[in-house]
Amino acid sequence: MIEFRQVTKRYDSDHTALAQVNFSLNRGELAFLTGHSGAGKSTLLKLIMVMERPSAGEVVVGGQLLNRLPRRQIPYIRRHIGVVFQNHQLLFDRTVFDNVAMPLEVMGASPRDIGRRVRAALDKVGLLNKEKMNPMQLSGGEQQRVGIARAVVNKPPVLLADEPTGNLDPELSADIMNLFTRFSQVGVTVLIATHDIGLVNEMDRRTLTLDHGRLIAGGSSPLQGAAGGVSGH
Ligand SMILES: Nc1ncnc2c1ncn2[C@@H]1O[C@H](COP(=O)(O)OP(=O)(O)OP(=O)(O)O)[C@@H](O)[C@H]1O
Repeated sequence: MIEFRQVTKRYDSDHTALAQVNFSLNRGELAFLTGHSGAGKSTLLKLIMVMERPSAGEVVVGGQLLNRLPRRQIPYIRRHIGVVFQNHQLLFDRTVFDNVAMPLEVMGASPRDIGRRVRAALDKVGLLNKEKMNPMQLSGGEQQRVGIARAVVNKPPVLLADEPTGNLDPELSADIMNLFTRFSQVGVTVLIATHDIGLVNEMDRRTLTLDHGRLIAGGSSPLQGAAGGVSGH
């Protein structure tokens, strides 16, 4: 579902944010992405979202090579990728329902469809009874769950999360992780960038570890069948 082949990203000539990264994640796989600050985690997620393009190598999502994807097709690809952020980026002048409905409105879905799908998403995260509330009235954990409902409302095959439990206590973090696990069980490919090593250890899942832009653990090379040690084509 997600494949990186020898991916290098340079923001400027003397600074390499990602170096020859190889890995692939299957449909329904849940994996963590860890590494020190500045290791390249956000850069890797941005390449999947086509917010950045690789300097070398290939990024493939859902069988589609993203490198030379025409600009006009980027919104179409993004619809297939749900994203959850640490600060959940909710709008506080709209209800919970309207926040979750946003991606469907952008796609031009009918009001009836929007109602059905927003309620299905809120039900999945256990917030069906809070649809009329303002996100400001909710706890931090509930706000994060609204962000997750919005990320999955159009049933994307890929779900990316950038520090989704950053502000939450361990119990709430475990709730959020259970949600991600359930999405992966129904076939969603989930990649979670986090600094929270305690959480990663507790979950005991595949973990991609970046160190100064190099993938030092958890990777696999579709070309070589082994991690690391690959020097160019
Ligand atoms: N737009 C940009 N222009 C120039 N350099 C950048 C840009 N974005 C990131 N970088 C650099 O690329 C490297 C990797 O950054 P990135 O944000 O991917 O790391 P990270 O692992 O997500 O860090 P953090 O955990 O602190 O968010 C860093 O050295 C960073 O300064």
